[in-house]
Amino acid sequence: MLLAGKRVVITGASRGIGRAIALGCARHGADVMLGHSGRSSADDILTLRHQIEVLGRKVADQAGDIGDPDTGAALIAMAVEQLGGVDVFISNAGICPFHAFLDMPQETYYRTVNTNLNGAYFAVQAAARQMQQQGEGGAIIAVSSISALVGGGMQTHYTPTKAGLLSLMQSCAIALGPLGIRCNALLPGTIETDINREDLADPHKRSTMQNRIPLGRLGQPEDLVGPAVFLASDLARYVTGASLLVDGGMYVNLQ
Ligand SMILES: NC(=O)C1=CN([C@@H]2O[C@H](COP(=O)(O)OP(=O)(O)OC[C@H]3O[C@@H](n4cnc5c(N)ncnc54)[C@H](O)[C@@H]3O)[C@@H](O)[C@H]2O)C=CC1
Ligand SMILES: C[C@H](O)[C@@H]1OC(=O)[C@H](O)[C@@H]1O
Repeated sequence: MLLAGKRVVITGASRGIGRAIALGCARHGADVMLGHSGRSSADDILTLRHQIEVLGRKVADQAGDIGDPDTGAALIAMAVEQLGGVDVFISNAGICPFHAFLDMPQETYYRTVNTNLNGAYFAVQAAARQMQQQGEGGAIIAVSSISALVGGGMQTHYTPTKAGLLSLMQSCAIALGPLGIRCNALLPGTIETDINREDLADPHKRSTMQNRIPLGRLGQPEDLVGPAVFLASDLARYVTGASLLVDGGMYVNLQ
């Protein structure tokens, strides 16, 4: 029970990596506030709430577009109301609408940056303000990506947001260290979720990605649970400003 007594708030909790981490945190003893877009099926959140409740943990949820700069503050306020405070904030919500660079629609670019980076910035700020008020430190984790370190021809709008999140955690580690608030980035590799279901349906693309991974398989959302719980927990009490690749070795595999 690495997170016993901790109150965790996570965005993008309805599906994929966020859902796995939310459940993993509850299994490690945390109460959990689930942020979600409100666009996925109501069943997703209801089922997850039930899974957390049967573990004996408190759970609450709130819908809101994270691209709206006020959504993060509303989520934190709801966590204070429902859970009594915030010890861990995990910025996870994100989109990656694959598109070529030369004809990138402005709408796709701005939606991606607003969702992945701008909304995350203000949510992190809201979480940090609450942790400051509580006066007991805290942990903030941003779900960045291997794409913070390497490019993607169909991801020119996406990779800068992931590099931005990594940089945000580094700067926040400095800004918030004196308050005892640790800030770290998780860098998943290629994890099978809704975000890349269509992309990985192409057998050539799928085998290209898989062949780059020394551990020999694409990642699953559950592969992120251990690293996230570690960074959220007191086991990582002297870890801040760090980034943790969770990619089966993909990044280091040049030849
Ligand atoms: N799947 C992968 O290979 C990788 C994913 N990531 C990152 O992991 C995070 C989670 O993605 P996945 O679980 O893979 O995808 P997913 O599509 O399964 O989940 C994304 C979650 O974000 C939520 N979301 C999307 N737009 C939102 C908005 N405007 N407001 C509120 N919530 C919103 C969705 O409802 C969903 O719960 C993203 O930030 C993504 O960039 C990073 C590296 C690799
Ligand atoms: C959506 C991509 O398949 C996925 O997301 C990332 O951040 C990496 O580029 C992965 O391959």
